[in-house]
Amino acid sequence: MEDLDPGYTQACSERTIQSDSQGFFAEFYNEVLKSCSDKWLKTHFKNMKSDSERIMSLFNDPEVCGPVIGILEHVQPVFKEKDAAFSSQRRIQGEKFLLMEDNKKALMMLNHAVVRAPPKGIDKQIDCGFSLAMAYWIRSAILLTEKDGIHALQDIKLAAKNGFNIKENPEYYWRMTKAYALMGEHAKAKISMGILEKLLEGEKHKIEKFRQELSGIVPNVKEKTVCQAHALAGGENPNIESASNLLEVVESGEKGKYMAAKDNVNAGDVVLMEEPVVACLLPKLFGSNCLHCFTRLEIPVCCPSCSGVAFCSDECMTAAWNSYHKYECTFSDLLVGSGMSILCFLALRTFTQSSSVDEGLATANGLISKLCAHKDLRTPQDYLQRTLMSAFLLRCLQKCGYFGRRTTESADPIGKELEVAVSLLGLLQVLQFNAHEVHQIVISGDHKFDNAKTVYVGAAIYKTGSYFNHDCCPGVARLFVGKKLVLVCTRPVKAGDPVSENYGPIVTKMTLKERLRILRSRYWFKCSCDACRENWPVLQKIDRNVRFRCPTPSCNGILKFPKDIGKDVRCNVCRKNVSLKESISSIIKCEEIYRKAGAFMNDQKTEEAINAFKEGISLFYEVAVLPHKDTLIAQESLRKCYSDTGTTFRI
Ligand SMILES: C[S@@+](CC[C@H](N)C(=O)[O-])C[C@H]1O[C@@H](n2cnc3c(N)ncnc32)[C@H](O)[C@@H]1O
Repeated sequence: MEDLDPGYTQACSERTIQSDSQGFFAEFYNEVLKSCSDKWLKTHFKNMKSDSERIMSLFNDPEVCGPVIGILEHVQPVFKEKDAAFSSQRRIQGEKFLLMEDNKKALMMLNHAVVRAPPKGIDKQIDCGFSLAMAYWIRSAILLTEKDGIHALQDIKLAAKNGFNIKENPEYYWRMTKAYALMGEHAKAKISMGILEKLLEGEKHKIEKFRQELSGIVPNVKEKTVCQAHALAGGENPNIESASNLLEVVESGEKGKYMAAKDNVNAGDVVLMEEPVVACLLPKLFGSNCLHCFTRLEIPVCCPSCSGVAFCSDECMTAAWNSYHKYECTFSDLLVGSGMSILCFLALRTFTQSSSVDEGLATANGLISKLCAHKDLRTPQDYLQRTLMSAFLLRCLQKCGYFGRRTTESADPIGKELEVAVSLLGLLQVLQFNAHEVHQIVISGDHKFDNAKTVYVGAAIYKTGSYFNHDCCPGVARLFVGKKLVLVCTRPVKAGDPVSENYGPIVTKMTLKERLRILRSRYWFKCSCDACRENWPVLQKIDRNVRFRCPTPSCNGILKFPKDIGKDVRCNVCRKNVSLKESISSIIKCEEIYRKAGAFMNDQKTEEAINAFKEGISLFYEVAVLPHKDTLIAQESLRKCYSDTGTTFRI
């Protein structure tokens, strides 16, 4: 397979290791590259047979071990630490804004105060060690004035959890009462009010005042965007986790393993619903999205140890802390500063999120054994870079206590550490071709389709999702419900045909040459989908002529639009004279249905639009074949409609 642009291929590959060229990993790599001879790299290192040999060479081979060990020994925690003085100052500023009734600014200040505050008792010089509890407590007051009961309640509870004294504290129960009342949880509001009244026993005047205020609270229940329920077409496949029973995995020498239709699949069929094995938020979103569930942050909950990340809830914080974040926390700025790609974060997370080293190894090796890595096509430079990154990640794991107390401070792998380094190297190879970008739909205007933007928030690896090959004219739409990947067919697929995703290069927007170059350089294969083999034009250049299927049953003939609609045409495959009248009237009908579907989209009626597009597209495929401009537009519109059934945010 000819590489159309080796320089670009190398650049693409390097970016899957180091995405930020400013990061220090580039220097590390260059330093090691300088220390070894060209001959060593291109003969000795190139001929190494296993990843284990490659890893060990970094620690033992005199050509490289000096700079490798020298640099790895400097690995130490770098992270945004807590700052009680800063937190306290922001809280006081926030209180001032609250008094001035500028809740927006007050909330902004308190969000800073929460994220920067150390946990109870860490800095007793400031706020007597209660900066965090105080920040949550003041923020709950702002949230109550903003009528946000849900977040206010969370803050009240977090204030208590972080040391705020609630015993015999009427204000605590009064805030709980108000928060529940705002949430429309009247029974719970009544219980809190009951406790408050008990605490205020005898103070009739006060109780009466609270009762009056409570009776004036109108519940403010925000309508939550609920993602539509998706269900696998034909039920779950007993042999392929998370996939529809209509699919099967097939294998061919040239295409590897891929998903194909076991039975006919229809437009609208959900073929995959899968939670990721590992998922990571993009580092640039650490301050704006929840580290754990990727949701956009409104009211951040802080990490107990660093100020570099935030969470949407106490549940997400606890889940992250109890698995991966306790290891990654104090190294997060070092990892980001290295410039390493999101794929490297995924490789590291595969281990940090697992409950034991053995579990991490089992997960990693399970992925490595099933997914393609294109080992034979790798250059020694590529291997060296990945091997160095694995050694760096291993060093971070050693230093963050992932292996427990080590008997040595040295960077050389001991015990299970070598196995982990080898698996990290394996992961860095398979992730290059198998990871998915995770996105959300952000709507920044009144119209949910016209004002929708796809925003990439992270990356993830899906066990079954990795088996979908690429097609320049894809048969499925990809959407995310949180981190769950959902694939829905946007056209019918006949039993035996591949059910494919699109890796980026799409026939409607890119020429054949551009697509082939990108696919070869990023995914290391030569595409031979219908659009590539037949060299379809880009959308703007497609003429209006329809290519029909021969109406003779079981004939695969393709017929051009007849010059005279009234006359029969001859099919070169079945050699019969056939009439295309019915096919033409189907296409006219189909175009009418597309127009109706488009009108539903204009009116923001997602479900009606989906049903109409499904009907039109199915009708088209009964009588004709692509490329057809209106059908390609319809498929793209159907994809947009399905995106609207996943995670969307209005801003
Ligand atoms: C996500 S994996 C898909 C599963 C893969 N076929 C396997 O055997 O594991 C991506 C890799 O599959 C191969 N691939 C994907 N689409 C292809 C296609 N249309 N033709 C040939 N190979 C393809 C390429 O090698 C690519 O790097």
